[in-house]
Amino acid sequence: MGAGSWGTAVAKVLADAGNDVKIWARRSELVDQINTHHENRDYLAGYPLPDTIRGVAAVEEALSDVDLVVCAVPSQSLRGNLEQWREHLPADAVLLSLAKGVEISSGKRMSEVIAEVTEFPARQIAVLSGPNLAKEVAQGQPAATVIACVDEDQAKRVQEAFATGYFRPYTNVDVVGCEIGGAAKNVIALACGMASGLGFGENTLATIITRGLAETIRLGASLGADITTLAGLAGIGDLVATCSSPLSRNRTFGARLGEGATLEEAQAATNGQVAEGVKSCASVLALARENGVDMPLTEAVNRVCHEGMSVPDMVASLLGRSTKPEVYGAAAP
Ligand SMILES: NC(=O)c1ccc[n+]([C@@H]2O[C@H](COP(=O)([O-])OP(=O)(O)OC[C@H]3O[C@@H](n4cnc5c(N)ncnc54)[C@H](O)[C@@H]3O)[C@@H](O)[C@H]2O)c1
Ligand SMILES: O=P(O)(O)OC[C@H](O)CO
Repeated sequence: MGAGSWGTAVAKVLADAGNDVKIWARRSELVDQINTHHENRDYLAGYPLPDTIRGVAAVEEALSDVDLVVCAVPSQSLRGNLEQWREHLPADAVLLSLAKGVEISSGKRMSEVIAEVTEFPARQIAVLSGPNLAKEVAQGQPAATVIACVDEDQAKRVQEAFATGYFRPYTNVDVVGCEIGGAAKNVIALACGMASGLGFGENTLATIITRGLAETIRLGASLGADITTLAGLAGIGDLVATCSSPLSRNRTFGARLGEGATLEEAQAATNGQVAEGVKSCASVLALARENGVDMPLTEAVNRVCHEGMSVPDMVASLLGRSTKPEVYGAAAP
């Protein structure tokens, strides 16, 4: 449900793994493109799709007779979409979230939004998160991911549906850890982009990644995540991929800001692609404050994205903080 770059790449993985796949897109031109040219030229141009994937414009048709519903719209639009899909969802389907963000209006993770809107039980709600840049996956480059569900058997069933020769899913029962890792790394990737846009090198990037992981672990721990999840694919794995790759929309967005673009200019350059961290920096920060967790990098990114601070001033404010011991525990900022 959603034909952006990741929804489309995931549809390809599922088709390559031998599943019957329908992909719902809002615009009928995109549906026609997928059915006629077997390509999504708007979001994943140049990557041929298996001709078994069927593009569908009607929600009712997309959701009829399916056992896995992959929710592939951006975080802030998931609730609105689910409200329209709800009446058509098969009662025994598994709902799998791909989105990496925290809802601004509620501070909820995507699995919480799904539970609230659909009233499906937790054992029918799963999330997929890991170092998965859509274009690399669509090329069939080797990659791994995590499929998390509180019901381990259910996670294993979804895992089987996704396993192909190039895409290797692992299971986890720590839904909170996977979702916090996915949402927080987008914010840290914005900070890495800003540093690289300013011309800083690998020492700075490694520092941001490492201290970004420290604040993600603090937030995850305060919300009940297993911190070892954040040492895995959905934590450090995704953080490294997103913070290092020029394919990352979040990193690229941050780099434009670091090079001196305004927020509006950086937004205009995205070509309709989502950089989730720009919105989620505010909701992740709110979640941190509610739980008494200090997240200085997230706070700094939020100041640039929502309070008008310049990137050089942000760097000065971060480096001007008092000196600290390097402790990863929940209390150490
Ligand atoms: N692209 C990736 O490499 C990648 C990888 C892993 C996870 N994700 C996550 O997947 C989610 C979806 O991202 P994407 O990269 O597929 O999107 P995208 O940026 O490629 O495009 C956004 C898609 O969402 C659609 N959309 C926007 N607003 C909508 C709305 N209100 N209702 C319905 N559809 C709407 C757009 O039409 C488009 O199809 C995000 O949370 C992202 O963080 C992306
Ligand atoms: O392009 P980004 O920054 O949205 O990142 C894409 C994926 O989440 C990487 O795992």
